[in-house]
Amino acid sequence: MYQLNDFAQRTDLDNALANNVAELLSNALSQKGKASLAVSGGSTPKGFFTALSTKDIDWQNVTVTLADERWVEFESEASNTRLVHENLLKNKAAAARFFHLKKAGECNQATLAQLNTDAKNNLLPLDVLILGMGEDGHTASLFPCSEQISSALALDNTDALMKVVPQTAPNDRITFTYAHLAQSKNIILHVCGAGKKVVLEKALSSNNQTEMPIRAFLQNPDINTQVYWAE
Ligand SMILES: O=C1O[C@H](COP(=O)(O)O)[C@@H](O)[C@H](O)[C@H]1O
Repeated sequence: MYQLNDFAQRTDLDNALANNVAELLSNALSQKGKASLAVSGGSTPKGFFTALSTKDIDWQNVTVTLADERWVEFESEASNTRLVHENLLKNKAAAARFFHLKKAGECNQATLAQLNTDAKNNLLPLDVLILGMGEDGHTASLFPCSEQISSALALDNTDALMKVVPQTAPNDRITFTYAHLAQSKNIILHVCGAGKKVVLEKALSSNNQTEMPIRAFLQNPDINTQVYWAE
């Protein structure tokens, strides 16, 4: 299920979302002395990242990671890791730790096995997950056009992270699987623009998850996805 939080301006959304995420992280820090946050990449979250980076929380005990990453070098314009370093891990948030999904070399079985072990031992379940959504209804790198979509969405997938090769988007990807994203304690979908509202409405109008993977979050009765949308 989901709840829609509608904002007239993107800056209003960025500030409200940053306040909410800071509060959720503070609650986790008070309860267990540490907190984990997975964010998404793409073109949407820059303003939110900057707003969140100024929040006065115990960033030293926060681990930030990505819901998914393109398998590209840090210097690439397409790197979500670079986006997070340039826009979130600055100001007060510069003290946070970062859990890298992209490693040197190929995204092979050995790399994935090590990443899966590290993520399960040190990071999961996530306290806060911020998802984005593409025009095709993909979220994280759960791409409807990929051969891997069934296993990426499978609730019994024991892998936390897997490689995905989209057919209609550039770059091989590494993504957290739905089974592990869905265990996050707080799940937020951040989308902006009239086009994405249409995609959201389409996602709510039917339940085929392999056609639009975002449906797995919006239509799961056990998950309360907070949708943040602004024009
Ligand atoms: O490729 C990706 O796309 C989605 C959506 O990005 P946007 O540019 O339409 O906001 C993003 O959530 C994901 O992290 C990214 O890798």
